Amino acid sequence: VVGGEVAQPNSWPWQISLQYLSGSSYYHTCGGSLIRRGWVMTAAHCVDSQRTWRVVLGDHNLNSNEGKEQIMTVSKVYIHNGWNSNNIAAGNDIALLRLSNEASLNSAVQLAALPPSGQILPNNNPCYITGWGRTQTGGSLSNSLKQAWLPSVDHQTCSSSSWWGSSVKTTMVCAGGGANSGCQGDSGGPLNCQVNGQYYVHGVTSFVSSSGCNATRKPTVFTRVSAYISWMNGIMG
Ligand SMILES: CC(C)C[C@H](NC(=O)C(F)(F)F)C(=O)N[C@@H](C)C(=O)Nc1ccc(C(F)(F)F)cc1
Repeated sequence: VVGGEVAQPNSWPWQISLQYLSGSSYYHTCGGSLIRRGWVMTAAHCVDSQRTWRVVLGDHNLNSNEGKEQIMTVSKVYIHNGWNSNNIAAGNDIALLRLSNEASLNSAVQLAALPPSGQILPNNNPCYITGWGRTQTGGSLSNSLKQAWLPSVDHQTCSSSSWWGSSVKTTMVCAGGGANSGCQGDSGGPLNCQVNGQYYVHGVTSFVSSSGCNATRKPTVFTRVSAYISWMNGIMG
């Protein structure tokens, strides 16, 4: 996350850290959202390689044990059939992870609220992006979870020629476009949007400009969660 601030610990209790095993250590690679006690929603581009994954729930500082973490292994990865790793602009950048055990819900670990199927946010809806991703273009990951104010940008604006043009589809949500943005390592994490006083996860962090995370008129682009509710229900049952 570029800009914004360190979040209050566990104030986004559905946020997870997706980590992969390399040698004898695990490394943060993406974010995700806990959507059922045994299921995590993330980005397809995070898990389209063969690795040993684990999910950390209830985390704040990645490098210290604060006692609220729950570490889960992943028993199965479900990547959307429409995902094409050679064409991120086609969208469908969404995947579900089946956890080996069910999470215990408490003040630090809660389920995300998902929007109703098909719901489209108005322009400039209040939203926050959260994640442990780079804090500057080309910078390092954040040790602590960050949040940044990132209001939604409607499709008409986001797909206009001086913005993202045709790279943005209606199955995506745009947010930001100014000094604040997502950045590498935030992928798969939530765009948390306030609707009628409650936060819902409306986006799965998908891509930013290759010329810089917070490039002007290149808002962070998210998979639109409300376009994939029936796909997810079909898999989770
Ligand atoms: C690994 C990538 C598929 C996704 C990666 N995502 C992120 O960094 C994050 F965290 F914002 F989600 C990204 O945007 N990386 C930058 C460096 C990138 O490649 N951006 C990008 C590439 C192609 C297009 C498109 F669609 F226009 F072809 C748009 C953005």
